[in-house]
Amino acid sequence: MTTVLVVAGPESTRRRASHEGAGSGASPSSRTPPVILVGLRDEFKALASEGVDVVVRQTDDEATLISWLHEAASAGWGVVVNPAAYTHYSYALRDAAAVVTAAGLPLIEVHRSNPVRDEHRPASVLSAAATGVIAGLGLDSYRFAVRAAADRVTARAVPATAQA
Ligand SMILES: O=C1C[C@@](O)(C(=O)O)C[C@@H](O)[C@@H]1O
Repeated sequence: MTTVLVVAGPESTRRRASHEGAGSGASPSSRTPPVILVGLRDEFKALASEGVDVVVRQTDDEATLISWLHEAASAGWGVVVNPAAYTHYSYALRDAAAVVTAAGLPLIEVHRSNPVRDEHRPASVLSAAATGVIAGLGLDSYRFAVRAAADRVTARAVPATAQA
């Protein structure tokens, strides 16, 4: 089974604190599911039928985000990360992203909006450590990123001889 971990950083609402839910259809473990999980539930179910497990997590806590990226690197999971406001200043998160890509795993940075449009949030300190960046497409940013990460982890799992 290929696993893609979708992690989202601080949300601009006070709707929930730390949360984890399984994207492939399992019941969320607590309270309100992340918006990503609700909006892409059918998509994640389709991926599950292809052997791709999508795990969705959200937290406001930087240290937790870092530990999840380290977990993904150890477990061999692809990562889709929306670092939210941490995008613009967390070198700690950037270093954790680099741990994932240095392990040969895809890490796709996503944003629902296009942050470069905001003069107060001009740059991402994570992008250089990411495999790719998708921004400005709303929920589609996640949709395309999960597919890209899944394809890359799956390709990585297939031995070179089988691909020839
Ligand atoms: O918190 C956020 C949300 C965001 O990551 C997005 O998904 O559009 C874009 C960031 O610039 C901003 O700080």
